[in-house]
Amino acid sequence: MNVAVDFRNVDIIFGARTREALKMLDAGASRAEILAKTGAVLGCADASLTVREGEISVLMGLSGSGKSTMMRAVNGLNKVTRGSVLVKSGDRMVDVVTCDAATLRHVRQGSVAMVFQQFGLLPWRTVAENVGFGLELAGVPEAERTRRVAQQLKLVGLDQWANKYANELSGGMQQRVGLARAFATEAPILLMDEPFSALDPLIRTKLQDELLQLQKELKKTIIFVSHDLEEALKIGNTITILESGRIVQSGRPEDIVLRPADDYVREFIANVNPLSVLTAWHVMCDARDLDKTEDGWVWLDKRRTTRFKLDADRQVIAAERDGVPGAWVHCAEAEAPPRPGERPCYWASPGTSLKTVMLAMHNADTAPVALFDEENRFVGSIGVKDVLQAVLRRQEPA
Ligand SMILES: Nc1ncnc2c1ncn2[C@@H]1O[C@H](COP(=O)(O)OP(=O)(O)OP(=O)(O)O)[C@@H](O)[C@H]1O
Repeated sequence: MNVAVDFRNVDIIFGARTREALKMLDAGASRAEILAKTGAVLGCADASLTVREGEISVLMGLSGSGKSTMMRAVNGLNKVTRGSVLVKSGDRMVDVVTCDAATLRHVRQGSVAMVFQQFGLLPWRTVAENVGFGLELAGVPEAERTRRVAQQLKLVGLDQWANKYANELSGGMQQRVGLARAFATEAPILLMDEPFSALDPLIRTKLQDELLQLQKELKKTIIFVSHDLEEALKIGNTITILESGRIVQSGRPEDIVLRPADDYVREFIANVNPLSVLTAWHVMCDARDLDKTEDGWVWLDKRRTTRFKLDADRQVIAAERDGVPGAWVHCAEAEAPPRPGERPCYWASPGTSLKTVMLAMHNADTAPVALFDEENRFVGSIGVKDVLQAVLRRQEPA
């Protein structure tokens, strides 16, 4: 996938004495020390992050950790003190830190749109006029504007509200207008600064779902600021966690949940339900690490209840459970009790949710679950211990 935004060693310092502050930063001073000595606030320190086209990249952290500061560097709303921020504009990468004003304007008008927490709508304008506002500023002719506005309002389900005033709408609807306004610019990169946090939880969940649905079609590159890990895990393809202006961890949602980098991240994930993030793939024991016998059998579990014989292409040619031929049952169908005398062998695909795997284990006297890829090749096995380790986030002692 191509790169849409590339932050390279970005430092952002607010205040007058930036040179002195940078010197202190390089000497390892903390944000508090820099503030005390120079009066300058360290917004972002040595941040490097690559955001790929079409992904939702979430910036997470406590209040004041620097999420908005980092995001606002993408469209030049925050001045970068040192480092570069490369943004894809047309078919080239523009460094918005060093480019001239005309180029930055071009990036803002054509490549990057923003959605704000407080919607940022103009109350004296109608919904349609709000959605078309950015286009108007960019000098898009009226007929073209009308067409694009109508299309975007339909997309967010507000076509019947086009002529109402923005303040006649509920919070959730106003944020849909905010989304439509950003989409209408047709900018491929969207910056979303806690767009749903002013909304009540039900509306918030609904808009998250709608955004994910829209994203399937629109395939924008989205940088999304949130302080809510559940939200980040739900919508992010990648999550970057910031603390006091520094990136402490960046990775896929499951990396964050399974391998938190430090206590700060651990605290964030403490109350997250791992079942909402993990799949069979994340907890399996790789087929290559399973016990094998000399006559070509592979044991799926330490208790040795289930074993497979594989051909050279890792296809199963024989399966036994408790010493008798096993009957294949997909995890999702494990609710039905086995027929008398039948010994089921449970199986799943890498993307099967951990919850489904656990339900199967529960219904199956904790038998192991076998994982197969799309070509029916055996890739690994999940035992009860693997599930418990993942859920409790404990590693087996070495
Ligand atoms: N324009 C500014 N001038 C001075 N300091 C600023 C400015 N913008 C941000 N800061 C400071 O930079 C630090 C990071 O702020 P930022 O708004 O990026 O945090 P955040 O993680 O987005 O927090 P929140 O979740 O509260 O919005 C804070 O200490 C803040 O006070």
